[in-house]
Amino acid sequence: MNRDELIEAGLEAVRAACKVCVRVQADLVNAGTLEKGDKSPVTVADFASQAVVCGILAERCPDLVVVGEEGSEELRTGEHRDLLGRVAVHAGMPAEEAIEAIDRGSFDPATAGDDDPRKDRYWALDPIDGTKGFLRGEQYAVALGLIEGGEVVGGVLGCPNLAVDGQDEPGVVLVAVKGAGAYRHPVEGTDHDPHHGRKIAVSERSVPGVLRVCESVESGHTKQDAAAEVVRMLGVTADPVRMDSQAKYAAVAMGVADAYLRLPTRPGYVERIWDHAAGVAVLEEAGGTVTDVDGRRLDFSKGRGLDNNRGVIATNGPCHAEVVAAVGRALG
Ligand SMILES: Nc1ncnc2c1ncn2[C@@H]1O[C@H](COP(=O)(O)O)[C@@H](OP(=O)(O)O)[C@H]1O
Ligand SMILES: [Mg+2]
Repeated sequence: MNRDELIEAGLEAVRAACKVCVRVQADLVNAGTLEKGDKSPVTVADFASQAVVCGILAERCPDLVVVGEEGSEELRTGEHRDLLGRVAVHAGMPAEEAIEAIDRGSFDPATAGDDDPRKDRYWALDPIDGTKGFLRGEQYAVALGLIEGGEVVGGVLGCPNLAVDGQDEPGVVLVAVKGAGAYRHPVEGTDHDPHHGRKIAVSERSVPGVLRVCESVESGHTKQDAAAEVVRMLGVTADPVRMDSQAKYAAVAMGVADAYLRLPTRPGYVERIWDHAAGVAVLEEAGGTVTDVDGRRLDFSKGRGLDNNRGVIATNGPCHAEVVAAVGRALG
């Protein structure tokens, strides 16, 4: 299959998973679960989303494996055993099938043998990125990246709660194939041709003082005090806008933000490929630039982690060098 066909399958899969997540999040808000502090809905949605994505991909492109965030062990024998029934219901498949689908996402390229052909091309999947945002009823994403020869060559980024100009209801799925631009599609819809959407592009802002910067809501995921210093150095008066998940990549890709800062909170934390692959695909094809805090390209060839990188800086492009320099000064 060529990349267009793969991303078409990916769009169908991510849309289906987004619908599952929207339903579970609505139940969660209605049931008052947020107040009760019950985290099981996100766990159910996470596993159901991975089952749905992997199930559709298994049918459409059986040769490709998935590097997914979840494995079925906890559902089969671990602490989430009691949730399997709900996962199956939301995924719309029998429990055994859900487990099989989820386990299609447990590939680890780093431990596969040198001559294992599955290493050449695979998906990276985060079935619900921004679990904390999902639980708060805020932003989250279903993120699917396509990796070939250790490089991101396409992606599908579903953001069911992201407000989009000109749309009455929130929600968008961004899609990119390397070299062919980035497009936005509605979450609903049956035309999965990646190029049939509306073309998106980053902003052209290059004057540092007017940059719109975004970062994680969670202070454990990014060094917020250092980011505040960065925006001060750039002459920006507004504080960074806080948003969960790869919706931040989407905001920069659609030109409603200019930079996304993810500054390491502690040495040794390795970013996971599924937290970035789809976002990088979409943002780069929308004209943006992504590096780590040292200005190096993200290296997706190391398996499940971005072992060769520290943090992430994603921008519209024109302001990238200045932002990287300011981050360098802020981090010391
Ligand atoms: N110390 C840390 N530094 C950076 N990212 C972290 C982190 N601990 C967890 N994360 C990742 O941050 C992701 C959420 O990012 P954000 O804060 O931008 O919404 C989580 O994904 P999940 O929500 O899929 O678990 C998780 O993988
Ligand atoms: Mg994640």
